[in-house]
Amino acid sequence: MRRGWPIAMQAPGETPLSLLAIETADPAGWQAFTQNEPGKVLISHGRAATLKLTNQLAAADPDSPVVVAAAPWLDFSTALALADPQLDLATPMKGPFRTAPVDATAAGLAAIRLARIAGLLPAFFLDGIGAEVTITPQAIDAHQDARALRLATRARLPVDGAEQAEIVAFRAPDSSDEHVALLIGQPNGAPPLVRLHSECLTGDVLGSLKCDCGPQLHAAITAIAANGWGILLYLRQEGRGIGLVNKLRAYALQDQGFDTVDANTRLGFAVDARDFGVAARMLELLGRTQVRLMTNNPAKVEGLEAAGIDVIERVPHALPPNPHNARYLATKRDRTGHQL
Ligand SMILES: Nc1nc2c(ncn2[C@@H]2O[C@H](COP(=O)(O)OP(=O)(O)OP(=O)(O)O)[C@@H](O)[C@H]2O)c(=O)[nH]1
Ligand SMILES: [Zn+2]
Repeated sequence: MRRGWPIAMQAPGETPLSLLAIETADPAGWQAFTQNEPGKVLISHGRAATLKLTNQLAAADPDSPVVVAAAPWLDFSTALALADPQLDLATPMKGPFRTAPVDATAAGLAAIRLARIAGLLPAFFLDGIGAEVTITPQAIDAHQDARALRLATRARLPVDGAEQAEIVAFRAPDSSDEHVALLIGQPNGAPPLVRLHSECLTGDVLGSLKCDCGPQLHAAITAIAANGWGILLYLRQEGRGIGLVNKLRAYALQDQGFDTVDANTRLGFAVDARDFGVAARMLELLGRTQVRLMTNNPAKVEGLEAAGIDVIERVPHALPPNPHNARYLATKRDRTGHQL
């Protein structure tokens, strides 16, 4: 998909979908795929709702991906506009478009999921030729299965705020994500104070003021050290799981006035695409299944508990706002249930 090659997706009991990711297609690849016929497009339900294309979907599964029917005016650049919300405000969409829920629902959902894993916009040209690889939803499940994570190596790592620390790295055979845990202080018999930190290149490394990640990261290390011992998990789930490029696309939409929730939806993603099973598996491999969790996000508590970790206490972890992140923090409080 990243190379602009077509793929087939097949779920049990469904006809296969042949797909060409719109973001990485070029006009020549698109023409080869559609054989110069006007093509159909597959987009996520959230993206279709943003484009006001869901009113034709009667009693459809509310999450089912949506097929935009072939039409002479559905050319390459129009398909790109269906995929990419960046131009929604600037260029009114040509149409009209006919839409229907995709017949192969499981394959359609798997395709949207695969686009997210690949860090691409979740939108495809549909029903063309040339796919040489068939992928199944089961293969994606296996790729994402947190049980495949293994402890890879560990080393002493004194850090600013916690000189007595050890870093432990984890990875799974199929994935390039290398998650790490920072073990701070000495176990003292009590359950560890734990922080789940999701990667934020802009906040953690560049000091972005748009979010609270950088200060939360450093305050977590200091708080765990002050507690005597605990664990910081640094999870490679950038942008709440949509990847860096898509997060920056969400930032561009925020520059147009949309908040963090609506920006994700306009792009066609879930508001939070993270899998906290990864964190649970890391804690399990570290032998720590009872924790005190530093978070304001009830979904993190639920996600860990659903994956078998006993969260005996939620410890609030809020930092003072700045003029650039005040709206972001208010959105977390008002729209995603953060206890701030
Ligand atoms: N998609 C998207 N991701 C964002 C945005 N702002 C920050 N992030 C990502 O959100 C994640 C940070 O979330 P966390 O620090 O775990 O915060 P949280 O889920 O709000 O919960 P707590 O901080 O534990 O209360 C990082 O992966 C950031 O890259 C945004 O506007 N859009
Ligand atoms: Zn951040």
